[in-house]
Amino acid sequence: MMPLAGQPLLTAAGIRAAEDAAIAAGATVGSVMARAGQEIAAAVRRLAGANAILIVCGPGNNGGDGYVVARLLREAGLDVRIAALAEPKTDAAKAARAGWAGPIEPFVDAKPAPILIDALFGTGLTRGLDAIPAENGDTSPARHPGLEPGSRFLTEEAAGHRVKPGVTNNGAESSSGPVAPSPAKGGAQSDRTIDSATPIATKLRALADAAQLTIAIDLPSGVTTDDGRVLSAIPSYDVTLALAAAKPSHLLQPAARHCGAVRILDIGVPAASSVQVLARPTLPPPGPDAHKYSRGMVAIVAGSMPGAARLASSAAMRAGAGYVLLLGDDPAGPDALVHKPFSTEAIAETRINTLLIGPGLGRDAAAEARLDAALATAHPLVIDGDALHLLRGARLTQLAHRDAPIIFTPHGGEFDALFGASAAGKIERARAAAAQSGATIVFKGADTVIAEPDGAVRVAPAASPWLSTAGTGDVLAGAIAAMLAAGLAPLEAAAAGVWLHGEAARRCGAAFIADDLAQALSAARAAL
Ligand SMILES: NC(=O)C1=CN([C@@H]2O[C@H](COP(=O)(O)OP(=O)(O)OC[C@H]3O[C@@H](n4cnc5c(N)ncnc54)[C@H](O)[C@@H]3O)[C@@H](O)[C@H]2O)[C@@H](O)CC1
Ligand SMILES: Nc1ncnc2c1ncn2[C@@H]1O[C@H](COP(=O)(O)OP(=O)(O)O)[C@@H](O)[C@H]1O
Ligand SMILES: [K+]
Repeated sequence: MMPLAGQPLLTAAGIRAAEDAAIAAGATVGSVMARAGQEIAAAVRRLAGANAILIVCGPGNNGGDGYVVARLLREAGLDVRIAALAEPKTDAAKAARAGWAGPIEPFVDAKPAPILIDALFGTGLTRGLDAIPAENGDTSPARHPGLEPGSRFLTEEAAGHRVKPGVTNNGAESSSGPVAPSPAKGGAQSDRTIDSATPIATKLRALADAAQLTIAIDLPSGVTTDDGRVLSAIPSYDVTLALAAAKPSHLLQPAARHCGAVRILDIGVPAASSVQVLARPTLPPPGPDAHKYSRGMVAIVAGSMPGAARLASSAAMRAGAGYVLLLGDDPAGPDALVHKPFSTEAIAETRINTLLIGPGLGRDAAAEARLDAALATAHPLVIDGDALHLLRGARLTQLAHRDAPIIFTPHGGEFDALFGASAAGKIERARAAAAQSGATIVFKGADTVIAEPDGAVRVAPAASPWLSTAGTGDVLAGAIAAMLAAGLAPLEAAAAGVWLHGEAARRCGAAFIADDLAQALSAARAAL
């Protein structure tokens, strides 16, 4: 089981291409599924102990994985049951199903177990969980010879025949009414029913609520693979076992919050991508030849809200900048902070390695003048907050003519204002914005995405939600400016700044303020 840091992120198409390449190199879908099943079973045995297990299987290869895992765990002596949503459709899943000697319960009738394994859908999910195709509603034994007499799959139509309101959250029956016989466990009467208006996702939530440990194979069923969307009201899992590689939805919100701890399983399908999970940076400490200018000089342009620029200054110093210059009229801040009034001469100082503008800048005429002066310099730039709003239009197009690197650090609102709102995924949007502007984009949020104009992307794993407090973005901008001033390439500088910011937040615990976060950057930097 590999952790996520530094790993490639593959889309559904990317993982299919990787699997095709493995097949071209001699594997088969069946051999890959067999390996996946072994890796999943080994992981489940470590996680589940001796507890009884329910595996819910869908019609595709995700379900196929479930059948393989069930067989291996039962061979290992564990108490395993399977509940199927539909007959296997793929050859590999059919073969895996044929290898399972035990009974198969219809999903609708599945009774909970302490361990729930979700093998309903993975990268092949194309629509919400409750949009089950009508063909699955035909559950006659002739059409589904693998099923015991009386078996049926859950469809809205089928569920409707068994109308019963009142399925509680934990799946317990709360009313009486017509109940179809259960095919499982010797044809005993089903002791619970499902409301026609509360189909698959509700059943899945009930099974998850009743379990002590929930594990999703590859992805929680009901999330998209590529863009973090959640298509149905699904449960949140404790663990998600990603096959071959992590997928964007393991990190992008809102899907990421349903994944729990994500671990990658090596199933013999090599994966590579220019889209990767943020890695812990390598930042060597200063050497014997270091001096304040060699460590990087950051100049920060102050504006109408001086606290924000001070926070950014404090962060830049504590992230490791050798010299931080605050350009404005604010005399406050740490003693180590150098103050100068703003002027076009001061901003053009040649020893400045990176200029940060935006935190607390304001949006008035004075702010516009300061931004134009900053854009007229040849310095590498970090542009945040108010400056991003002022960039709209002609200023944005002019940026393409600058040689020095530029990093934008927009939150969602600033991103929409600059590049337009869109329903597309966050990676796609960040990449398009980087290509359009020529800048490195740090698209902030609980799922921060960093994109380069050449298409390289780093996606940060979930950071502390306690970061949702005023001024933490100013701290991030300061940290990134320090990294750029130290000479890191823009993508690496942005990635290192985001990593230090997340690590500082982790060290701060709960209910911290942005001042504490800036302070904690020293310890985060020292831990590298
Ligand atoms: N790519 C790889 O390298 C490997 C993939 N494997 C597994 O294969 C999975 C992908 O398999 P598939 O491509 O068969 O896809 P899935 O198993 O995710 O499901 C595909 C099937 O479900 C149907 N379907 C999609 N959305 C539905 C919905 N909302 N309601 C009802 N039916 C729906 C599709 O029409 C199709 O029949 C992966 O997630 C993984 O678990 C493993 O077997 C091992 C190797
Ligand atoms: N719920 C959250 N989970 C994780 N990180 C968050 C969350 N909310 C905000 N952040 C992070 O906190 C920072 C907030 O930045 P920003 O919105 O610019 O705030 P401000 O302008 O007040 O400084 C960003 O780095 C963002 O990624
Ligand atoms: K799944």
